[in-house]
Amino acid sequence: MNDSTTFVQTNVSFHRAPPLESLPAALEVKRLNLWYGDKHALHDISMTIPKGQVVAFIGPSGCGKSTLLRCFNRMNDLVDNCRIEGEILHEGVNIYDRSVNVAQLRRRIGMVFQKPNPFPKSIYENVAYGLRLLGVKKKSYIDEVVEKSLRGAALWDEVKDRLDANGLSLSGGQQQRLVIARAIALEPDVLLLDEPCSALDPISTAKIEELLIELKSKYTIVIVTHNMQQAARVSDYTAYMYLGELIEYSPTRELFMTPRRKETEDYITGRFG
Ligand SMILES: Nc1ncnc2c1ncn2[C@@H]1O[C@H](COP(=O)(O)OP(=O)(O)OP(=O)(O)O)[C@@H](O)[C@H]1O
Repeated sequence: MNDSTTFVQTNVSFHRAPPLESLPAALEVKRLNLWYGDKHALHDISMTIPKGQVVAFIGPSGCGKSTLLRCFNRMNDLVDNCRIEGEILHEGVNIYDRSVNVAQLRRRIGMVFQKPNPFPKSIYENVAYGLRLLGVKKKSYIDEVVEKSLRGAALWDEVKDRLDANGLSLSGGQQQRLVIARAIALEPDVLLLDEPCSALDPISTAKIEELLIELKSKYTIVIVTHNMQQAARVSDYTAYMYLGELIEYSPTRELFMTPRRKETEDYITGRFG
């Protein structure tokens, strides 16, 4: 038994996932390179994010996990000096095409950040926010979406009697679920999560992890995590990155139990990083 097997057997049981090539793609990354000024932060990344699955990005600090995640809904457009080459296809269209409407893209590919960021508005208005921006006025419809989204984010039972309370009055874990409700109110295709549990206690973390497993029946999920056990618990596929390169990308079970690359094995067994 090698160390990587020990990691697995003492901590988690994996779900079985079919080979990546056998699944339809939610996103296809083709020869993606990214520079921040002179710094070459992503090197020639090609990968497919399969539809309706959970994909985790792991790797040591600074390896480019968040940078790659942010490329998926063009959050890096907001960074000065950032230059991108290559393509990311969503529904057959390169999201970096000039014709793409970025606001619309971000509705289809929603994002949840490390620190919960509800707006300083009521719980109800936080979830209704995206619909209001779209010009939806019908109260009964908004009520329906708010309830459905809060249920979808496993928060409804905790807040249904105080929808008028400020979103910021919720606990950190509840705020993170509120932000997830806000994202799913727009029925995105893909949900990106950048270390969504790093500011949460273990109980809130467990709730979010359970929620992610439920949400994948409706959405494709990509999660950046520092926590390998979290990747092992929630994801179907895991990508290990190092110094801006995609070192290994496989079904999570394979990556943790029978890594193909020595670098991956060193990382998951704690001999590195
Ligand atoms: N706005 C920026 N300007 C310049 N360099 C940046 C910027 N954002 C990230 N970088 C650099 O790009 C590299 C990748 O950073 P990134 O945040 O994607 O890594 P990460 O794997 O998500 O790290 P962590 O786990 O610490 O969040 C790092 O060397 C980082 O310093």
